[in-house]
Order: sequence, then C-alpha cells, then structure tokens
Amino acid sequence: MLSDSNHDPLALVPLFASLQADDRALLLEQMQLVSLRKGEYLVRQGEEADCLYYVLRGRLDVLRDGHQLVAEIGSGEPVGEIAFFADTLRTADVMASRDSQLLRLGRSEFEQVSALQPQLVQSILRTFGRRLASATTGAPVLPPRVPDTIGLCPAGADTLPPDLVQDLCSALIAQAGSCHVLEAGHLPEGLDPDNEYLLSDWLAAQEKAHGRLLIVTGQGNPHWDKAALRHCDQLLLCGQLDRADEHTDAAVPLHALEADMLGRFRNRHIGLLLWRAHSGQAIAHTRRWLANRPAHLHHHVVRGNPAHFQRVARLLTGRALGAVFGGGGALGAGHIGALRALLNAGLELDIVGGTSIGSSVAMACAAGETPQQMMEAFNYFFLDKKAFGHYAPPLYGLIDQRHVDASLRERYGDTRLEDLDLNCYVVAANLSTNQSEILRSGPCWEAMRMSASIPVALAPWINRNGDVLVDGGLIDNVPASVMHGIKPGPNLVFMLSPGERWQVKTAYDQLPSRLRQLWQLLRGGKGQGDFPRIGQTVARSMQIASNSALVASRRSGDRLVQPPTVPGMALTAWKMGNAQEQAGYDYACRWLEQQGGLDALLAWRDGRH
Ligand SMILES: Nc1ncnc2c1ncn2[C@@H]1O[C@@H]2COP(=O)(O)O[C@H]2[C@H]1O
Repeated sequence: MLSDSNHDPLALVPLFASLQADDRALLLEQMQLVSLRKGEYLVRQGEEADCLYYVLRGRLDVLRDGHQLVAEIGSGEPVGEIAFFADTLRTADVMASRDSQLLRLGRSEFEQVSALQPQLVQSILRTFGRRLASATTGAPVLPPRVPDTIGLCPAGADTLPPDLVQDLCSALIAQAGSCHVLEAGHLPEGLDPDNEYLLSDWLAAQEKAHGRLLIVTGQGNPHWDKAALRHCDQLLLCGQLDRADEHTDAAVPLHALEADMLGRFRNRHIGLLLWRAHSGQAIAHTRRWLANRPAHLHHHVVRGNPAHFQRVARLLTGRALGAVFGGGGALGAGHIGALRALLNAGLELDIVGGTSIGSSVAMACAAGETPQQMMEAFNYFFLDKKAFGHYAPPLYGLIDQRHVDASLRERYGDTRLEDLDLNCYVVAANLSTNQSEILRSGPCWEAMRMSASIPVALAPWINRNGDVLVDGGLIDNVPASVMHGIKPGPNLVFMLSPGERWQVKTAYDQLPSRLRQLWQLLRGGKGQGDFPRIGQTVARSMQIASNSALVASRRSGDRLVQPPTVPGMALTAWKMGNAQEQAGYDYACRWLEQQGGLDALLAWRDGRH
C-alpha cells in the first residue's frame, strides 16, 4: 500500500477527474492504494474474494490455470469483480505485466464509494457485460493489446541512433495522433529513478499529458533503463541488421539490459526492429537476431524511409492492415487479381499469412512482388514447369514430389520467411501433433512444400523432428484466427466464394466400374458426366474448412474479399489461371466501390469510421 498522501492519483482517472479535489480526497480515504511491480500477482485463481480492484495505471494479465492468457486489463478497468459480485472463488490469476497501481475496495468501501460516485457501478457493469459477451460468443484467439508505453532498447552491440527514434516518433504521430519521446535526461531534477512511486507518478502524468510514450534507454543511465522499462507495455529491441557478421550463423549476443528485460516481458510484448542503412542492402541473417530474442513481431526498416516506419507504427497501434489468403489451388489466381485491383488503388498491406496456394500469395506479397510478377511466376510454375503435373505411382502420393521440390527450390531459392519485407506466416497441418503448424521463419520453399501437400495428391513433408505435415487447408483453409492472435486491428480475408449450391445431375449408380474408369482415364476423358472428380471433392471439402474462418472473421470485423469462380474452374485447372485472375480483378474493383473507395477503406483501417 502506498504511504505517500500528498499526491492525487484519482485526478488521473477519467471516472474521478470531474469530481472536486475534496471529494476525491474523501474517496481516497475509503480506498486502499495497491502497487504491484511488474511480474507480481494481484490475486490467484481459487482464492476467496472479499474485495475488487480498479486499475489506476499500468496493465495486468489474466491467466487461467497458471499459464493461459485470457485477457489483458488496462487502466480505468475493474479487476476481481467476478468473484466479488458472484460470491465465488477467484476465476483466474491476475499478474502485473508492468508496474501498476490499483484501488482496492472491500464490501463496505464499495458501498460508500458507489454512493459518492454512482458512475463507478455503471462503469464496472459495462466492463462486466463486455467480458461476459466475449466469453459467451467464444472469444477468438486474443490479439495483443495496443501498448500505451513502448520501451526502446538497443539490441546487440548497437546504440539507438537518434534519427531512428525520431522517425518512429513521427510515424506514431502521423498514424495514431500522439507520441512523446522520454529519455533519462528528461527526468525532473531531483527525481531519483529508483524511487518507484515518484517515477511511476511522473510517468503516469507524462502518459496523460502526451498519450503514447516512447521510452529511450541505453544512454548510460542503467537506473533509468531498468526502472523505466518496467513501466512499458511493449519492449522494442532495435538492432542494425547489416551489423551481423555474414560469416557465422551464431546468434547475435544479447547485452546485459536486453538479457534482463527479455525475462520480464511475455513474448507477445516483445518486438524486434532491425534497421538497414540503405535500401540496396538485402535482408539477410534475421534468424541470427531471432535465435535468442523471442520477438512476437519483427520489423525490417531502412533508415530514413517514412513508409517503413509508418508500417511499424501501424503494427504498434492496432491500425495495421493484415491480409489472409485462403487455399484453393488454381482458384488462388483470383486472390492475385483481387490484389492487383487493391494495390493499384493504393492500398498497402502490413502483415500477411495464408495456407496452401494462399501461402504462396502471402509470401509473394511479403517479398514485395507485384501481382503481375506473381501471375508470371504462377504460369511458369504450373504451366511451363508443370510443377504439379508429373505423376507418381499411387503409393505415397499421386504427384512426383521430387519434381515439386525442384520446382519450389527454383522458385524460392534460399529465401527465408523471416527475411521477407513483411511479417508473414504460413499454416500447415501437423498430423503428428494433431494441431496447426504456424511457420513464421525458415526456408520459404519448405513452408510452401508443407502447406501445399494435399493429402493423397502429394506425399506429406517430414520435418526435422520426424513430424508429418500436410496442407493447412485441411484444418483451417482460411487461417484468419492465426492473424487475430498475432496482431490487433483490421484484416482483409481473401477466400473462395461459396457460389451456388453444388448439385450433380449424374446419378450415383451411373459411376462406371473400375475397368471402365481406367479406360476413361487412359483416353484422357473427363469422367462420368458431372460426377465429382477427386480434385473437386477435395476443393469443396476445404471450403467447408473455411466456414469457421468466416464466423471468426465476421465477429472480428474483418472484411471478406471473395472473388467468384469462373465457369469450368477447378482446383487443378492451372490453364484457367489468367481468366480467374481477371475475374478476381473485376470483382475487387466493384468490391472497392461498394466499400466507398480507398479513403473509406483507409478510414476503416484507422478506426476513423
Ligand atoms: N475472460 C475474462 N476477461 C477479462 N477479465 C477476466 C476474464 N476472466 C477473468 N477475468 C478477471 O480476472 C479476475 C480474477 O478474479 P475474479 O474472478 O474475481 O475476477 C476476474 C476478472 O476481473
């Protein structure tokens, strides 16, 4: 509990700010102030409850069963209200994710304070209702909460270049309206950073005055560095990419502050910003930085390039536009056409992901390829190289995997996912663990190989642990929920249109005998009437696997881009790629108009609608 009686912490809370100072002082007498250090617990699951709390400043994690993060609670929100009102045991652990201060209210204090400030009850009920609503609708994977205070920490042997801090600050102001840089030198005279209460008060006042804060460390004041970073919601490690020695694969060593801080932040609150001096320098060796820095997102920027910093700012403030690309074989050319329309109109994507053919579109976007280049690669890969057109005996798969592998290696070379311009994820299905495998680093060709291994058609991929991996479309053909777990903010979800109900005229008993089927196959026939061929059955089955994505995306406010399928199009109709691309383009032009044009779409992205 705090003993310092001089300050007026309630003045910083919107709910109490409008009261007279005397009334606030009276209220404060009824409550207890509790301060928690980063990492300390407020309540533990299963404990008896005789009070609730109100967060004055800071942030707390709600953890079920000791480890599963179910929510992040920020300032101005109640905590511990469930057991308090329901008269049950605490439903979760609550732990401070940064240094935090709360008000504690026992039963009699709660009644007295409610009489003085009835809005407190309304505010608690509103939050209670929201939490209940998200629990009732089966909340999707929790996106990380947008940080108010971001700590910049030099990574490796580097110091933070002042222009880098300034560029990031300007981008945050441009994207989110506010940002203020704080360094040790800004501390008021006489304020000892080791005095946690005074520092906490001062930082809270800065947050209130300026909005978002960028805390700069590594300038020779270790007391400030440690104390200030404990008040941050997000740790952003900043290193110079091209410093990494090209001749070794070893991890870039952590310096003492980094090593200390990495243990104090959850991975989802750690970012890695890697800068290059010139755009001519290719991105390489990112893995040497990621090997010992478990960053949730990494950002590649060229110093002095405002567009790069604005992308980082959007990712940090919940305004980043994500794009998710679903599976669908040759129908994926429709994604490329839709992209052509949207990129031509001036849209920028900040983070991408996909599965199956959607993985290849996502990786091409992340590598900065134009839709024209994507289509050229599509036609070369599937038509000229016939990458999926060499057959194998029906033992491990119907397609010759060696030819597929060679074609993929030719397409992707040594490029790695973590070295692409944008954060990119690829989803495969791990049959050994019965779970989705989310790939965010490693060779692109391997990610593509796993993600495109349609069972039966292509032999599965076996990874270094001996796990068996196949096309992610089996579990989740439109992996939007993965995007929801990576970042907050809006997404475009590219998926196949369900089209009309699929009805087959050929009666089941008209299916020919196996000898006749063989005869039809050898003569290059199309099969019996319109009876579903293997590829069509797989494609439609994967579409069912898109349904859960539809529900999750609608709930999250994502926008769906669903190009129609051109007549006669099928999973392996690679020759119809160009027609499908054009259909995607035409559809997306109309779609953009329906959204109200680019400006309306950007307003939605920025939360201005
Ligand atoms: N799903 C949730 N969303 C937000 N907060 C929660 C959720 N579950 C539990 N909590 C908070 O964690 C607290 C744990 O103690 P209580 O059950 O008293 O009250 C709980 C809520 O304040």
